[in-house]
Amino acid sequence: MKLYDLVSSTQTLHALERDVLGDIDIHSIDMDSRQVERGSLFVCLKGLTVDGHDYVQSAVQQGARAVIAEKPVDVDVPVVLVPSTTHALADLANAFYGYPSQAMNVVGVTGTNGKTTLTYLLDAIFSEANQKTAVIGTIDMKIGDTRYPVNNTTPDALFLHKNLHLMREADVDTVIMEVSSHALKQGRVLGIDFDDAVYTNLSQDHLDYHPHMDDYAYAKSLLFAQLGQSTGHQTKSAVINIDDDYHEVMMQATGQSIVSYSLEKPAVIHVDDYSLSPNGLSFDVNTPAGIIPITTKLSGKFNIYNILAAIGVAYRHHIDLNVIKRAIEHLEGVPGRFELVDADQPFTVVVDYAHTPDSLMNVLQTIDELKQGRVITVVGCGGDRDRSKRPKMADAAMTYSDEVVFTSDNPRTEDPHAILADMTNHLTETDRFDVIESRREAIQTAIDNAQDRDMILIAGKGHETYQDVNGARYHFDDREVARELIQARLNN
Ligand SMILES: CC(=O)N[C@H]1[C@@H](OP(=O)(O)OP(=O)(O)OC[C@H]2O[C@@H](n3ccc(=O)[nH]c3=O)[C@H](O)[C@@H]2O)O[C@H](CO)[C@@H](O)[C@@H]1O[C@H](C)C(=O)N[C@@H](C)C(=O)N[C@H](CCC(=O)O)C(=O)O
Ligand SMILES: Nc1ncnc2c1ncn2[C@@H]1O[C@H](COP(=O)(O)OP(=O)(O)OP(=O)(O)O)[C@@H](O)[C@H]1O
Ligand SMILES: N[C@H](CCC[C@H](N)C(=O)O)C(=O)O
Ligand SMILES: [Mg+2]
Repeated sequence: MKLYDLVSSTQTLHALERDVLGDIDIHSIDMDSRQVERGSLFVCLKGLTVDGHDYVQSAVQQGARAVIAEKPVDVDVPVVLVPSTTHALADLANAFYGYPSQAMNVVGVTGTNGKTTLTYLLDAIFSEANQKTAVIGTIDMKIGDTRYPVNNTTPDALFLHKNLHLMREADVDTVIMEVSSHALKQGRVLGIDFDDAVYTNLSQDHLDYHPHMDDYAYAKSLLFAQLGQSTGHQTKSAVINIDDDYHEVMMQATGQSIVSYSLEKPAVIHVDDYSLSPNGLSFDVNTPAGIIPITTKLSGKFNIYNILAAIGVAYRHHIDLNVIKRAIEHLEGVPGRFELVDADQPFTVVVDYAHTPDSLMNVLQTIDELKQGRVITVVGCGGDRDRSKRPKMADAAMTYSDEVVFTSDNPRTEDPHAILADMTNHLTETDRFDVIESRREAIQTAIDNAQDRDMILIAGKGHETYQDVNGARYHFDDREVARELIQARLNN
């Protein structure tokens, strides 16, 4: 493709003159000098760690034919200067791949907790409605039945437009994606034509990255501001949890129609009453199209919210109520979210991805309602992340557990003992908790101490199959370790 034609077809760079761009053929777009292919257009991005402008020579040596930059760089290929390479990258990638998101139904899900769970619910519903689906999120990317690994919950703009193109080629009808606040602030989803934007909730997380909660909320609201911007169509919807304190920030960001959902107030999608049992939940969902009686294997009041959000989107797309009901009832669960490890032991072991104060409290409140014996919690906090959530997570664990084993999560570049000190320094009830840095030994202690009918919660890593220590990833899976240690105890 000629660079001039590519640039002409973008939404923001199209005014550039042909003589500025020359007669250059472009075969790909790259943002990482280490991945540049011959004939590519290299876009210099200023990152949080390094500045892509510093890698421009290496990109050109590897075969980049032109460069998009924010400041002059010394190379002997054409350089186009733009005010924001972040915006330019998204715009160019979107144009290069032919605006793929406009050809499909794209649902974006944002909020602190519940995004992955909601993508699984929506995938089940749209699939049950005979649509071909794709999902991008924390666990992986799925196109039809094929799964691919991802580095981020919401990958960069280049990855996204490229893969949206592959999804369109694969005849995908509906794409369901998690949209993180990092992605929104870093412009990773710019140019995506979302049809629905869903808001789950906001509670403390990522205050290492966002200076305060209002910045975090503002970042989330960008998804709603983006709704309908690409095409200007008034057929988009914001599906919003109006029980959440920040819901108005999201509502005010969009001019599109709102589908509200609630457990506490009058809303388009609402539930008046529910029952919680060891086998899941049952409740009636009121929608303008009728009532949907739901029974589900998902546990916890918070999952009612996730289901209401999913129904909000499905209702908006006129999916048959029986189809919605069937899909939700058939969903067995989400990997690493309230996942039971059952090796016929006389106590219960739950692995859950709760890694924020709010999610940990929610999952422990659920356990509190279901428990038949004592509660033992194994939990840690990730390194290089929000330090101020550490004592709060420890408090949540102590409030709802009889015994807590504080341990490592992903220490990353931090000293695990320092993370554990941040969690536990303020705690006084020393007879109710242990600090055991090795996660395996911590799980072992919980399993050794469990009595009949007790419940063990292993929180924080859910589906993760590694531990990140100083940039090296070692295989570690809470579910595997728990199963192995339970079996060892049963065989002794
Ligand atoms: C803190 C953060 O968000 N970092 C993200 C950011 O990386 P960065 O700014 O450090 O990038 P950088 O290394 O400085 O590189 C800048 C530019 O130079 C280029 N470069 C770099 C080196 C080189 O040799 N050559 C070169 O060209 C890079 O390709 C890039 O274009 O941009 C990258 C590309 O989009 C992301 O992969 C990366 O996510 C890292 C891995 C990360 O851990 N992010 C987490 C915090 C995150 O984003 N999490 C959210 C989920 C959060 C949640 O809701 O729970 C997510 O969406 O995953
Ligand atoms: N709607 C909800 N409200 C509060 N907590 C929830 C909700 N849904 C799930 N949780 C809790 O949060 C944990 C993470 O859930 P999930 O993975 O669905 O969220 P997420 O938003 O995708 O998280 P991440 O930002 O890490 O990708 C679950 O294991 C559960 O403990
Ligand atoms: N998306 C979240 C996941 C945290 C999971 C937890 N296991 C940790 O490593 O802190 C983050 O990157 O902050
Ligand atoms: Mg997620």
